[in-house]
Amino acid sequence: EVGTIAEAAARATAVDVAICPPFTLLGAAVAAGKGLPIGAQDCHQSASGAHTGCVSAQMVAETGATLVIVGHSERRQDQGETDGQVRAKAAAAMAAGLIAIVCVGETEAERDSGAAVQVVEAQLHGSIPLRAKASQIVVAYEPVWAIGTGRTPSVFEVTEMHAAIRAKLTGLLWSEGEAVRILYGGSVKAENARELLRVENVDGALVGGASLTAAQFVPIIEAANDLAQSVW
Ligand SMILES: O=C[C@H](O)COP(=O)(O)O
Repeated sequence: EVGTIAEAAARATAVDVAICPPFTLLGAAVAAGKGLPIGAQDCHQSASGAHTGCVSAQMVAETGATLVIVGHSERRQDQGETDGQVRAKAAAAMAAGLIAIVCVGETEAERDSGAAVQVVEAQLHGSIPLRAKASQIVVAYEPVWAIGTGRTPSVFEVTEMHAAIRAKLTGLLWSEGEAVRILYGGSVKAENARELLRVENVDGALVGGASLTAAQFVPIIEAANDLAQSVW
């Protein structure tokens, strides 16, 4: 699958494509990708030390990977990761020369209570390393209730949230914040990719289930490429 996706990515010259497999597949994905950027799904927050079973950012980099996802909601929930830990992981990634994809997103209860924007702003405040450059971090907005559920926020909700994220990033990182890529994630499929990617301040997608097969993922790459070409 990685080889097929890499070929599609090479044809899609207007967009950047990466694959983030589990740790055990990083080396194989780097080899099969033939230049396709590969990322990990987590790293430890410490550069070194005795942390049996954990993988440092440097170890990720040594596989040939160039990115790492940090603060995915499943890690925040399952491992109890805090904003402070996520920020430390992002900083460790940056120090190892990796691009950190920092995930944020509200739960369904938080959205229902009207607190979604405040929750995400607080996550950004705690999770983004200060002095990060736009070339070092990417932010992924992933509403927890949209992950793997087939449900997505409305265009209005995505527009509102991504504008708030842009404003917060600009407040935290000044001009760098204007250039940080903001991805939308949560039940992105070929059928809804165009609508979501057209939203202002949506600079790309973090795709989960639909990235598992080339048959589902390649049409999303092509949709993003068509849109990017029509914009430029
Ligand atoms: O990391 C990926 C996200 O959690 C989105 O997953 P999904 O596209 O299966 O909803």
